Amino acid sequence: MASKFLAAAVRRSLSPRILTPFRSFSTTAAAVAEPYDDTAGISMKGVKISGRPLYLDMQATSPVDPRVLDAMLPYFVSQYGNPHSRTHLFGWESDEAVEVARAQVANLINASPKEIVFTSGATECNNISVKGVMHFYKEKKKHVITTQTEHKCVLDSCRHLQQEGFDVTYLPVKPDGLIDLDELRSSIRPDTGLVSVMAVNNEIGVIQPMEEIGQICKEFNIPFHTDAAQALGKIPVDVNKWNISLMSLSGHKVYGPKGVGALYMRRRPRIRVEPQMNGGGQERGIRSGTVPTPLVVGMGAACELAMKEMEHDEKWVTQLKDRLLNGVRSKLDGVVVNGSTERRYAGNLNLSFAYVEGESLLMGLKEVAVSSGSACTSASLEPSYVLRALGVDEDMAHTSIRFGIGRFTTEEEIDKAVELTVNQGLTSRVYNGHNTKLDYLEELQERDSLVGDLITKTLKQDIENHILMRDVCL
Ligand SMILES: Cc1ncc(COP(=O)(O)O)c(C=O)c1O
Ligand code: FES
Repeated sequence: MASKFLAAAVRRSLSPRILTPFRSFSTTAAAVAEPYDDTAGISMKGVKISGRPLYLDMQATSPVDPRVLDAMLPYFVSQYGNPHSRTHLFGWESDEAVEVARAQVANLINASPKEIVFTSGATECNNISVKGVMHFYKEKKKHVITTQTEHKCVLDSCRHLQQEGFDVTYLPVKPDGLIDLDELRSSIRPDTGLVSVMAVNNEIGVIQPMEEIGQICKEFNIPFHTDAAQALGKIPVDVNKWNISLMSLSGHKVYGPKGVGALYMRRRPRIRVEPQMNGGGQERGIRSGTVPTPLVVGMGAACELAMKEMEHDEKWVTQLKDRLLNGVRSKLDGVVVNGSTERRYAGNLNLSFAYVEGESLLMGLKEVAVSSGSACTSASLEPSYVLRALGVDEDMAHTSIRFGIGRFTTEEEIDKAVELTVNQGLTSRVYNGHNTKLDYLEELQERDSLVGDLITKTLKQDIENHILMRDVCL
């Protein structure tokens, strides 16, 4: 079905002039859209899995909506002009497409198209915002306020500023993951040049009180930057309601392509930044470099779709989240939602499992593509700094799993995830208290009536995976 759609999209977008030489291309695009045959099982990075895992990691990235791809394709193969070429049709048509996309992005956040700068993604936007503002106003302002639970690229930009002599306050968060507004107020100084607080947290999905933070910033006349990579297209975003000066956006979190983002920069009152990239002066000198027309068109199309479908998406995702949470909780006790249950984006369900052995839970869940705050999945071998900031204890942080649900997630996928999580939760729980899983397996074989088929079936494969995984990790 998807492949037919794509093949048709490719065909439609290719002019008859170039269809013949590129005929093989439509076949390639169709093949890419169809997952490869996985019936034989997969072995990657030392881990064997019986088939392609189901994808519940929408905060890491989302698939490109086929309608977005449809919009992008002509700008790869037929309308491929440089949008900055001023002397011919190829340039003009690309430029027009970029401007349409700029308006589509602006519309979704209630901004003017003149306030949108295209970048390579939210990481770049965050770098420009945090370092760019402070560098521009460095004679007068030396202090930044942010939170302990920001994305790494904001935290790293702040650390960089500290090395240059700036001061940074990293606000703690309450156990629900939200900042304390009084604490924000009391940390403001006469030389505070920027407040940077993300809208929706990527790990736990909590939504910060944006309007209230914006009001405080207005009162003290401090620019307010927000990383809204996880908020765009998921919750209503309004730069005026929130009193935003700068906002970071990303294409690939909202069913658009990877490698493109947009930075909102307020014009009245005007916010100024020092550019991070020097060159041809594109994007009003803020971001030199040829604007990648197909990617930008994709981001614009994704925003337009989000504008139309956000309400529907939200209902769908909420329904699936409830199905997942209720399904898991009906069979497992001690399941805790990390972060506020009231102020959160429904598509991010971050759970921890009491009485469960963390490594074993994760290693047994290889058939579901999820993220985890556990130490053994992190490059630093430290549990998630976000969960630590919430005060989640080590054991619970070790068992945390982020289920990321999206527009294309199905009920069948959720049911499968529930089944696998429950089975693995039970398996990992009974293993608790034994030195190794192998010890437990031996004991199990002697008392096979106790936990039944469920465990014996999965345990052997699970042990193999974990041993292999441990070798990769250590
Ligand atoms: C909150 C947040 N900020 C920034 C980023 C980085 O976005 P990009 O991949 O577009 O650079 C991400 C994605 O990982 C994110 O979730
Ligand atoms: S997988 Fe268990 S320590 Fe890495």
